Amino acid sequence: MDVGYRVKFENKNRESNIKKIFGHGPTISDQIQERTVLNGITGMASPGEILAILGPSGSGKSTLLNALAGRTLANGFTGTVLTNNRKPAKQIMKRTGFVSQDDILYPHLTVRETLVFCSLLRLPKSLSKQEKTLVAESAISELGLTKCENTIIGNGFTRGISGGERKRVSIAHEMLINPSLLILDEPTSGLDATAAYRLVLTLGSLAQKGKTIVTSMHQPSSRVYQMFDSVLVLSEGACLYFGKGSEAMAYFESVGYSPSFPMNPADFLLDLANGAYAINLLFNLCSLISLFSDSVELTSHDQNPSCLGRRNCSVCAILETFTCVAARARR
Ligand SMILES: Nc1ncnc2c1ncn2[C@@H]1O[C@H](COP(=O)(O)OP(=O)(O)OP(=O)(O)O)[C@@H](O)[C@H]1O
Repeated sequence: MDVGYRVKFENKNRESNIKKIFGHGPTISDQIQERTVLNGITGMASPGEILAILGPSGSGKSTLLNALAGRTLANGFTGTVLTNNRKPAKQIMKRTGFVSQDDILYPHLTVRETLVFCSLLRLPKSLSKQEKTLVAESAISELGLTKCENTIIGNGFTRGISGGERKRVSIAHEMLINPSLLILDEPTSGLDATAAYRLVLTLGSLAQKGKTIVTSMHQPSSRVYQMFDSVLVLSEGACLYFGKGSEAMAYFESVGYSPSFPMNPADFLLDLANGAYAINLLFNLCSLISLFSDSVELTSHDQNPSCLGRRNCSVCAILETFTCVAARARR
């Protein structure tokens, strides 16, 4: 609820640093700048659902996910993260899995060795070695890794499992602790459309087992998009839309934004978040003005006594268009 994040950072400007050396530049306090990374974000994710956080690069997706997971100790966060029984989320942090953008895995271990090793480290001491191995094995089959369980992870120098399988290993690694909330930061980045779809299908099956899935995504395809239960669109740290994924297009159409041809809703939402449609709207407004400007003289309000202000003359038509566009822009 109302999650905000402001950071103070030093403006490391080369020119001002040189000036500082010669004693003519701004003081250090002058160079401290403040920036709002997240501004009043409110949303909700429920068990059995996938909540997707969409937005352009730098819109604050990772920052929001880190705030939800309680992974950042930095000052500057405001707002509250509550569980479904309205308890502060700190109480369930132990049951939260976080899959970061950059997975860190041992390149020389096989998939099975990685997960068994991690289960020995991460699972409670009360479990026997055999029980921990069983948990690792069930994570392997749950994430569809059986085929490659004896292949090494690999890295840039040694060929190993594929990019999609790597992501699955990272998710399986988090599934070991049986999280109730699974947070993923761009799990499909670097994957082709089919591999991304398969991964989101797997996330869907985890959601069906009662997990709450919150994931950020850069550019989901339309068939991936239709698997999201709810969507939160971020634009420069502010929430542009939060609601059902299936209702986003209807909502934006109702406020005057709709694509000129059928397109992937995710692409359309990203264009909106990037401000492309605001520019289009402005462009259309300018075209309208230029279209009407010639005829204003010909049928002005005064010369058209029958006009009752209902677009019967071009002055009223322009005014009405302006009022309508302004109202849409305000909304
Ligand atoms: N501690 C910080 N100091 C300065 N700037 C920050 C800090 N944390 C985040 N930012 C800025 O906030 C913005 C949002 O960052 P964030 O990583 O959340 O974006 P993102 O939407 O996840 O981007 P991407 O899709 O590229 O990963 C960025 O412009 C980043 O530079």
